[in-house]
Amino acid sequence: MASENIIEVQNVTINFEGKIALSSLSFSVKKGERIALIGPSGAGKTTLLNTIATFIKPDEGQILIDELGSSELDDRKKLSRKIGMIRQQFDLVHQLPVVHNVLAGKLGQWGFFKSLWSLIFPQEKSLALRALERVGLKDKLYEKTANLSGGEQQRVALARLLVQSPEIILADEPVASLDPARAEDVLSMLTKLVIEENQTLITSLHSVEYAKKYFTRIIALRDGAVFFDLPVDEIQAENLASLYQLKEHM
Ligand SMILES: Nc1ncnc2c1ncn2[C@@H]1O[C@H](COP(=O)(O)OP(=O)(O)OP(=O)(O)O)[C@@H](O)[C@H]1O
Repeated sequence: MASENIIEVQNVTINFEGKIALSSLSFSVKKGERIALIGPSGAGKTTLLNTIATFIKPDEGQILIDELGSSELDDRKKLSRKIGMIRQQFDLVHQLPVVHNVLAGKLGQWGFFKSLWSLIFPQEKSLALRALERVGLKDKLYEKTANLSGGEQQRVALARLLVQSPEIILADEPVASLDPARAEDVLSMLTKLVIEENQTLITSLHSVEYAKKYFTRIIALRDGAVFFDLPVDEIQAENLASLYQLKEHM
């Protein structure tokens, strides 16, 4: 019987030059869950997201995506359909018009020549336009990306994800560089799109308030291990106090 878990993290350990970043970490994720990863600085949130994205190979343990191991996800096209990533700095090419950045979502799935050609003559422009419409930026198709505000740039990154249309979205502190109003705007849009597309979302966040408001489950990491893993409506003030307090006393 096929597993109903879209992600399985099984006893994953990561060492950086002898220092343990993730320590025999295990949890599973069901399709459609929206998970906020919280925890003190250095707890391992970014390392975990990069490991799920297959950028880092575990020293021990394994991660299965839809029952596929890392060797089966070596195929760039397959991986691009499964996982999309969004970061704090958005990874946009600022000198290019918005349309190119949005269509970059397809690069993993297009062949080499189509990708190259698209840099000169954007291919499947209507795809980019539809995605920009959904994030409220349809007038910005040919605008130079550098001219957009931080919040608008993050919405371009969301449009790029819509074009990529992966099953899983990993977001590493996607609102850390935005003011509170823009952060809420981006998070509510991200979670709305994820729900509409029936995707699975894992986001690292520093704000517990946003974690509770926009996510279904919170996984708290401390020193590379799961400190608690609870549905948002079961989180108590003591859980949070001990998560951050313990770190301070170390
Ligand atoms: N490339 C690397 N080389 C060496 N050590 C690293 C590397 N990347 C991360 N680490 C270490 O691994 C641990 C986990 O780091 P990570 O960036 O995953 O934490 P984090 O929870 O994302 O922190 P923050 O909230 O500050 O972004 C830290 O002790 C960090 O110093």
